[in-house]
Amino acid sequence: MRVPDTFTIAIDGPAASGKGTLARRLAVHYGFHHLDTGLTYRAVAKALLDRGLPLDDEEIAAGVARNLDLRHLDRTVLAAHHVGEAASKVAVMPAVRRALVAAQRSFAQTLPGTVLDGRDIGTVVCPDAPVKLYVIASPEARARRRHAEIEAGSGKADFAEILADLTRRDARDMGRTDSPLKPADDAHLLDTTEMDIEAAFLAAKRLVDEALAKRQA
Ligand SMILES: Nc1ncnc2c1ncn2[C@@H]1O[C@H](COP(=O)(O)OP(=O)(O)O)[C@@H](O)[C@H]1O
Ligand SMILES: Nc1ccn([C@@H]2O[C@H](COP(=O)(O)OP(=O)(O)O)[C@@H](O)[C@H]2O)c(=O)n1
Repeated sequence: MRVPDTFTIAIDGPAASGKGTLARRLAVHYGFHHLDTGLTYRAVAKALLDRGLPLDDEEIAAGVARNLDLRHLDRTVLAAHHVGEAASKVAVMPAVRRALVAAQRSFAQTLPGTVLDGRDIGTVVCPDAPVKLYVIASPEARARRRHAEIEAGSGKADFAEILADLTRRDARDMGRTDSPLKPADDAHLLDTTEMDIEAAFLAAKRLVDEALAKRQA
């Protein structure tokens, strides 16, 4: 069922650009529901890894994707660096994407206010979203952020390895045939390389406020 007055904020961008942080802040600020769609791909990858199943069998992976419950996505368990890497491998498979996109769309279409972040929200999942943000930052800034995040949590991390992993994942996400990572034609570009979290939030809020005002006019 589609709620007549739905409003979706679509946020896309590469790994560690700050889209999740931004999405959570915006959701709290506007009282919207948030879906981190990266967690859905991570959950499929983790289920396969945990069961010792291959990451490149489309039928098996799609079966897992079709049975995924969006209400039970545990960010702490799914955040591990190697799960992100595995997620980008299952994310190239069209049958997996079809199953997950259907669930993500239904989230956006049945709740009045939503924020979704991922790689294809503005282009595929919610192409009619009234406001789309494409968040980027230099690879070095993103690797620094991920490195700091890992060191603050579980322990040691190698900066050069993280930078190499992010670069490889960018290439896989941008180079795949189905729903590659790219800005929607009507997306606002937000480069957070020189912005702290607060500055990025304020820049995004200004764009969302403009879209809300347009909707109400
Ligand atoms: N503008 C920013 N400046 C500095 N650090 C940031 C900024 N935005 C996010 N971070 C930090 O960078 C890390 C990755 O951010 P996250 O929102 O998880 O990125 P993404 O969802 O794009 O992978 C987190 O530790 C977060 O606190
Ligand atoms: N909408 C989405 C979200 C994630 N993904 C895939 O899932 C992987 C993990 O996404 P994520 O958003 O959790 O990754 P981070 O940016 O948090 O590192 C990405 O590298 C993509 O391959 C996707 O293909 N489409």
